[in-house]
Amino acid sequence: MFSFDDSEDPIAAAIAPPENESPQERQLRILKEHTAKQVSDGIDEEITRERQQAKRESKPVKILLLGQSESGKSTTLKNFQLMCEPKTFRAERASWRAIIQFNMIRSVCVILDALARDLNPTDLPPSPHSSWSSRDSLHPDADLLALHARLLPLLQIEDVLAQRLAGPDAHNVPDSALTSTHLPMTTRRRPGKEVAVNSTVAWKSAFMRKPTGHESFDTQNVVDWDDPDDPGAALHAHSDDIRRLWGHPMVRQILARQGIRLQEQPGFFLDEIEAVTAPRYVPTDDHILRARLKTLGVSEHRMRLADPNGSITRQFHIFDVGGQRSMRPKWVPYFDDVDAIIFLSPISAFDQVLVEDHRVNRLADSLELWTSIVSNKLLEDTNMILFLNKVDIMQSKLASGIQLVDYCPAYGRRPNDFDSASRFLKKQFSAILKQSSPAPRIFYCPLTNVIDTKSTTYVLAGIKANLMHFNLKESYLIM
Ligand SMILES: Nc1nc2c(ncn2[C@@H]2O[C@H](COP(=O)(O)OP(=O)(O)OP(=O)(O)O)[C@@H](O)[C@H]2O)c(=O)[nH]1
Ligand SMILES: [Mg+2]
Repeated sequence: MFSFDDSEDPIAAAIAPPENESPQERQLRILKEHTAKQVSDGIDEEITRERQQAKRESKPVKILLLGQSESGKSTTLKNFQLMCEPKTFRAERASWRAIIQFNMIRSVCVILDALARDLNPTDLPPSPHSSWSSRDSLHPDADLLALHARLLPLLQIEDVLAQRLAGPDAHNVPDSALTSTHLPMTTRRRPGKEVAVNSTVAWKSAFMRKPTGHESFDTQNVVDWDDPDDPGAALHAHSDDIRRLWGHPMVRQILARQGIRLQEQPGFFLDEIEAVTAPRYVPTDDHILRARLKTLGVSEHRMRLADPNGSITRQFHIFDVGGQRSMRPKWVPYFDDVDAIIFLSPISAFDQVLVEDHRVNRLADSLELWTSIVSNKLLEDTNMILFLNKVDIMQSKLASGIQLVDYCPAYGRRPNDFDSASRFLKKQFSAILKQSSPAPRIFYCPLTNVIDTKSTTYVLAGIKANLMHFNLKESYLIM
């Protein structure tokens, strides 16, 4: 068997204590060795820390955008793109142009439906927004009847656009619009569905053409201005009638009586008729942020973000999800290894119901969804950022006299102003987080209006900087 004699080992011999060492010399030697070991351990620790830091920094930052449908997730993503990749964002203007035109036609169709409902209430399902009764119809005048008849062709354009944009997702196309030349005001028409996309590619090319040879990717070059299906020409031809319809006092009355607050609905562009119906219309950044296109499934967006002086860059992977109830089970596979969740709650929706289930209040649904997210075991250590969103609409609703307590009895006798309401809602959400968190966790809760790029860029820049350096703990509230 192999044996090892210490006395023959040169290293052991070199570090062995000297012969005839005095007790003082021994003490001094032990002290020196101890100090040297401390220094060496410190260096090792520093190396390990640096390695871990480098590993974390090479790992992409993963962010999930969550929240119910129409909460503002895709709009927040657009803000990230506008902030970090403005050229790519603007290169897609041509695609958004068709969405905005579609949004405008939808608003016109909502009005046409409301007029038809007013005249013949049994023909159309009641508006989900009101308890309006058919007994007190206003009976549109001859001028309005003529406008309605002239605008009916827009229903077909809505269908054509929806089919082009939905591409292979044909099941998202609105139910076809039936028109009658004899009885235009009693037209039976089931309300159209929204267009939704689950691909970032298909719908974007629906109305685009590839620039040829020397042409740049400028919007003027990528829009196919000669496309016979392009709704630009038809919209331009109907521009005056749309303006007259929206400006008609009886239309405002009919909408109000049916509880339809069109200005607050997503994709509202009737305050920009002239711009959107212009012959060679190109959307602005603001228009793109206000455009409404429902998301299906989950889409991943990768971008490299830099800190303000450009010295550090990190890869960010941002996941945008569809928020309707049927889409929510699809979120779970993405919960692994998430750095931060940006959860959007559209607090202005306190007086609305879910499109997918008219029995459910949207604020109640948002609180329930928040509860399920923050109590999910997979997300126990995830940083939670909560956007209390659509504060602009919330402000105008409260100012118009809509009472929060009517929809949320727990609000009690508090004043019906924005400060009190937003403070109350913030407390509700943070109490849920606290109850559901076994260990303290980071919580940041700004009041947002994500169609306002200036304020949103400020909020997102803070989040970006903190996630880049992994120091959320230092800047955000720890619950
Ligand atoms: N006025 C106002 N409109 C907003 C705000 N945030 C979003 N919107 C609009 O609300 C609509 C819906 O926003 P999206 O970002 O598409 O909603 P989403 O959460 O992605 O919805 P899904 O894709 O269906 O899950 C869009 O037309 C936005 O422009 C806001 O703070 N204020
Ligand atoms: Mg979306």
